[in-house]
Amino acid sequence: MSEFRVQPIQNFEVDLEVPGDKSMSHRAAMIAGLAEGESLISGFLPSEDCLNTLSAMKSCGVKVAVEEEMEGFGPTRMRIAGKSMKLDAPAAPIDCGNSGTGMRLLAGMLAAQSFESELFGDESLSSRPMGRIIDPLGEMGATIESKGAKPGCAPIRLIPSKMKPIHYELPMASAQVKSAVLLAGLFCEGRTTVVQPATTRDHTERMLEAFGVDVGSEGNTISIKGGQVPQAREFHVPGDISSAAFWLVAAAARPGARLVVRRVGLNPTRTAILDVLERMGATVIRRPLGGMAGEVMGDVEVHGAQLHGTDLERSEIPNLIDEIPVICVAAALAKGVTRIRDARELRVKETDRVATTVANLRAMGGRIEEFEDGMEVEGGHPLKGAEMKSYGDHRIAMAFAIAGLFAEGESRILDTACVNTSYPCFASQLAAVCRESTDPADYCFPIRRQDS
Ligand SMILES: O=C(O)C1=C[C@@H](OP(=O)(O)O)[C@@H](O)[C@H](O)C1
Ligand SMILES: C=C(OP(=O)(O)O)C(=O)O
Repeated sequence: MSEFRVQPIQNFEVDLEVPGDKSMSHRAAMIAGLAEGESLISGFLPSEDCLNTLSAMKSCGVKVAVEEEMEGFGPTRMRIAGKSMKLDAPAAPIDCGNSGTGMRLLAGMLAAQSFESELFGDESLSSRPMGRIIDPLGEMGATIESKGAKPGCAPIRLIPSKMKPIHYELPMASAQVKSAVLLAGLFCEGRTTVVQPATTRDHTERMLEAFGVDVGSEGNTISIKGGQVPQAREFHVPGDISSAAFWLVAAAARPGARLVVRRVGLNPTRTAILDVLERMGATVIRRPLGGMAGEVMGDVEVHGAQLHGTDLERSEIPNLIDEIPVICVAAALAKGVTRIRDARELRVKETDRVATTVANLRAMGGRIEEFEDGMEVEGGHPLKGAEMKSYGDHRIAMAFAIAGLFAEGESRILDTACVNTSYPCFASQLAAVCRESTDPADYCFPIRRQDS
């Protein structure tokens, strides 16, 4: 079983790029697969989650010609021949692996088809709530059966039904639920409207627009008229800011450290981590490189400092939800208290991330109090190296590898294969950080052209 062994480091002077954005890669595979014509997708994230979504689209008849791949992982650049909204029936149940995004967005797309399909996932995904998409899709007329051992959980069977548009007020701030309803709405006659209680990542809206679909967006109300066919195009996926977050914290919390992350996504619904680290005392310089296909990409430079605690704003939570485990690491290294509340969504991720973050931070000697909807970290207590479980959760594995860089003595994080769900090549970049390498070449991930 793979594990990370991390020793404390003294210097951090790193210039790197992270692999493509996970949220955008799922959507690029789906929207290009639905489009009319051939799309060229580059910067695609070849992580297990996104590769499962790509396979799901292939099993619905979408043809993919790979042009480049990340060695040892999978495609980064490919041509996707869209099906003009006419998907084929998959021959077998679709494996969504560990991915909530994959399952929920595919469910939205597949609920509206004239064929039956089934979605399943691993143990973690089979215990995550699917009622949140079964309910609105059911209101639209879909027939979805949960076949899970746990009520309302995967596997889910989608039975062909005539669907109609709805006006839906999301009960929770979830981009996955919003996207599932919007994608289903694309197949309905009439206008589907979703109202979100807070702004969540808006990649679905931006990407549909980039593919020529008219999406109505006014504040937190988003609507889509069914029957529109996305038009193929080129789309470059920028680096994933949620992956960059691990290095952002590694730099921000170390006085004298310097980090440059190149070509990372800077969509404003994803950059709350930068605001938080800045508020905690780090210097964060954003250098936007301009927009492409509705998204924003840029370089980010961070200079580390002695951090101090902060309160996360309620409205910030959806825009940094996946970064909270590593923000807790920053909080433990900061002076004073960091309060993170209104974050009960953490409890229904790959693990209950309130519980797993609290368990690991305490194992390292950190002070953290658990609440039903979040946590409070009292920083400034030295972290000690410890043996910790990943609990099979990629974000927990990576967050505590970063904590290990600041601890006294060696830290071991067990069962780390899960990092491949979102961050192939994390292990090799971590190894370069542990060697205190300042050579950008040591942080590159090898990309190979398919024909060479
Ligand atoms: O739409 C997306 O791509 C995602 C939305 C978030 O989940 P929720 O929609 O459950 O908040 C996030 O945690 C997940 O990693 C990716
Ligand atoms: C919660 C996550 O992903 P998903 O919901 O797609 O499994 C994540 O990547 O942290």
